[in-house]
Amino acid sequence: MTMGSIMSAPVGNSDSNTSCVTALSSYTGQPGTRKTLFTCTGIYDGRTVAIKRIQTKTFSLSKTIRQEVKQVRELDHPNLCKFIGGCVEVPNVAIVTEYCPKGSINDVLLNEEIPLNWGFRFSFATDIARGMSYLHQHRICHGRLKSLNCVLDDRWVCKITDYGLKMYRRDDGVEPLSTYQQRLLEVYMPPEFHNSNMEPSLAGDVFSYSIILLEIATRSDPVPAEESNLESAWCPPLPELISSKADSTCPCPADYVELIRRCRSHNPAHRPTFEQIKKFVHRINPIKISPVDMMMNLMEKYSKHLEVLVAERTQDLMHEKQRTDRLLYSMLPKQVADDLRQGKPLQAQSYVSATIFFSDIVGFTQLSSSSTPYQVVDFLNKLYTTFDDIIDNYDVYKVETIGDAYMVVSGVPRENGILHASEIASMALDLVGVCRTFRIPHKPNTQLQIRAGIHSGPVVAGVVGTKMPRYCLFGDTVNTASRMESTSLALKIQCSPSAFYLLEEIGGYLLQCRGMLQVKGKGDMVTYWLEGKKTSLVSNEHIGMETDVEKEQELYASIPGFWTTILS
Ligand SMILES: Nc1nc2c(ncn2[C@@H]2O[C@H](COP(=O)(O)OP(=O)(O)OP(=O)(O)O)[C@@H](O)[C@H]2O)c(=O)[nH]1
Ligand SMILES: [Mg+2]
Repeated sequence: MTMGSIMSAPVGNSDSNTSCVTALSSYTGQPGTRKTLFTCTGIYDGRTVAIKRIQTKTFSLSKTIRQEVKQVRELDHPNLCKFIGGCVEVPNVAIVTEYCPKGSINDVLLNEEIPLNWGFRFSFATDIARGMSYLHQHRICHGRLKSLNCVLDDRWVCKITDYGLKMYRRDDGVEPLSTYQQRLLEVYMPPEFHNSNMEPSLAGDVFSYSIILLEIATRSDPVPAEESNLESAWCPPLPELISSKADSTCPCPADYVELIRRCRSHNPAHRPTFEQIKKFVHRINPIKISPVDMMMNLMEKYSKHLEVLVAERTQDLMHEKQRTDRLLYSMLPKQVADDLRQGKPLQAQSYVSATIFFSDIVGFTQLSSSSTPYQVVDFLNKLYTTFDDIIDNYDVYKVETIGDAYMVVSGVPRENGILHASEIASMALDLVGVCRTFRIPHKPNTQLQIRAGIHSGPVVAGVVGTKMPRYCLFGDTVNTASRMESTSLALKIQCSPSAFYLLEEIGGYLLQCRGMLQVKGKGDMVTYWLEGKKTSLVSNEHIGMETDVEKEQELYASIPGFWTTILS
């Protein structure tokens, strides 16, 4: 048994384990109605093949049949189902052909769940015309051309099946036809055959093709359900055909209808050949590419679109992340925020030396009582936004604002030697400086006054709580810094002795001893006013004062506690 030769193999049926069955629509069952029929399949040489059984009780392998087989074996066209072989043993006489898994175009056209644009429809019409043209070139009339004999392979290429082998199939169909089958036969039958037993003709196939064109356009069953005159029921006035049931409009209805009209000519001589049909369809078809290419193009477009979409979304995500990062980093030090995000345990950290700044608005309670809450919020927001902009210029970390109090630290969370004192001092001078020109939005004539204090010392910093975690400073240094502020005066910056010593060590600041001060919880303390910075532009008066201060500093530098007393 070789492929392409007549072979004697048992024909599979739907029950046998060598065959499989494909569900297809066809026309058995209730007379006059269309019913699902299955094609028989089997496995030959490792691939699925379609097996068409010939219902005959006798079969003899005549010379004519051998010639027919020889002829069809030589046919090779992409739009013809390849003949593979046959079985000649009664009762398993069969023809084995290439199997097309997507079923017939009849199944596809009548399945409303399959969307079919005109690209697909023209592709079917073109494929059938090509296959038929090839058959006719080999002088083979199909004789049973119909949508059920046009099957689709896995790439949606339409192939003609059940062609040729006229003698081989001669005894097929001895069983009586159902009403539906009878009516179907009549639908595809050219008018010249109606009252005679003519042999199949080339022009007859063209007529049958016109019915397929109608099915393609209307997606209707060629056999009308009701018992009506076939000719008028199946063939509504042509111009109405295209627009009626077509789910997308034909791009060239007039030409398409014209092609049907010509193929349906009553006079067979007026019908075009398939070679002419091929050219005509190609000319009127605006979508020249195959459905697979069409799908590939669509998929390419789709995947490009997806790529762009993914890039856009990634960018959006990046921006969103940057926004949340900015928000997070404005609430917690970066390192702490990163550790929190990674779920690392957070431990409080102690710092040997840091400088803390506190400021408070003088007369805030009175100001609030004579303003609306919105005015207060607006004012504080404006003031602290101004402050926030200024502190960006220094190596400081804003710890928090509590009502009208503003708290800043330097040397935490990033240590900076003793520079924390000068960073805070310069910043404090800037903040107090800006208050002199700051206008309270709803009280433009009231001078804004803040009180500020700074103190240096050891602190412990850490995050407390899991809900709304906050970075807090702990230790006596915080209390003392706060006392420096609360005992300070309007538009003044009061420094503790420790801050003072550090500033003196760093140099460049104008500091004036305030004198001895009773500090709650601390006892007596000598404090200093931070007046400004020593610059080459300061007045002579100031320079003279600095020089005095410097002289005295040098004198008592070795006795820190002492020299404050002398200055006072
Ligand atoms: N999926 C698939 N179905 C096929 C194939 N060949 C035929 N069929 C379908 O099998 C069913 C039965 O086919 P046939 O026994 O040839 O009957 P028919 O095509 O209606 O009638 P004739 O060809 O005129 O005898 C029809 O629905 C065909 O469309 C194929 O290769 N693949
Ligand atoms: Mg068939």
